[in-house]
Amino acid sequence: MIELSGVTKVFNPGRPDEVPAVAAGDLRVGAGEFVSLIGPSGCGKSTLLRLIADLLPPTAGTVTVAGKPAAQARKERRYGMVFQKAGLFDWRTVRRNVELPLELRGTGRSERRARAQEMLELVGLSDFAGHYPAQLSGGMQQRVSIARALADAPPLLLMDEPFGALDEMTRERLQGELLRICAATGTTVVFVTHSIDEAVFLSGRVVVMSARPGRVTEVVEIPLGERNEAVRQAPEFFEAVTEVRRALRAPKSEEAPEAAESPKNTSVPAQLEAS
Ligand SMILES: Nc1ncnc2c1ncn2[C@@H]1O[C@H](COP(=O)(O)OP(=O)(O)OP(=O)(O)O)[C@@H](O)[C@H]1O
Repeated sequence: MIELSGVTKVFNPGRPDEVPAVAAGDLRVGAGEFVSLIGPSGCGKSTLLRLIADLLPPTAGTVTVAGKPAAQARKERRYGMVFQKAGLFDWRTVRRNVELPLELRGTGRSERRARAQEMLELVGLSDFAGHYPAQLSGGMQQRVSIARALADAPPLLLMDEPFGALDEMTRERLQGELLRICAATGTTVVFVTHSIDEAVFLSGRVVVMSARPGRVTEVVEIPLGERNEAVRQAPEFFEAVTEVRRALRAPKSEEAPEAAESPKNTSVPAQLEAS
């Protein structure tokens, strides 16, 4: 679904304020995967997501999405994006916010209505279709934002700390809802987060990045199977959290050889392969 090849990003190259933000190298995410990006603040997680979304051009390397150059994938709306702030249009009702990507695509009114209704049911907000964003809580607004991102059925969802501003209970509920929605729609997800627990609960693989310029230092496989609330209390969940924490603190390449032989992880300094 996503293929990054030799990708780097340098902001303001050749200037005194030059920032080498990302040296991600090669990265592959398969269709239907849920992959999280985690790493220290400023390591380039958002930049990497924006490179995939073609919101930024890479300094070197290539990005393909669904087998097409990222720019073409963007034109064809092959992905939806969700940010930390819901970013809804205050003057549009919930329904019309969700309809927006379909309007941009030129979809007819009745089809738009039906699709928006379907998406709002998926996120549990069908009773709020006629409300305005200001009449909703932060968690509800974020669910509208997810419904909007999914409205024209993109095969890929790019999410940048979408639950970062929410309280813990709402966050956990939305995590469960997101997994349910993705399972129902077969959507591939790349998810940026600061939370190890969140990354572990949601993901099949957690991509751990080093401090700037952000490199993929390790990819931790999360062998938790089907997720439900009980998983959060399972010993395997805590083991995986510990594994990701260790990877963040001490990338494998810097460890003693015997410690680097754990079968749980794939140490991939510059390459992330699809499972
Ligand atoms: N438009 C820009 N111009 C110049 N530098 C930038 C720009 N955008 C990001 N950067 C720099 O690139 C680096 C990576 O930023 P990015 O936002 O991708 O990190 P992040 O890992 O998402 O951070 P955080 O976890 O704090 O959100 C930072 O040093 C940032 O200052």
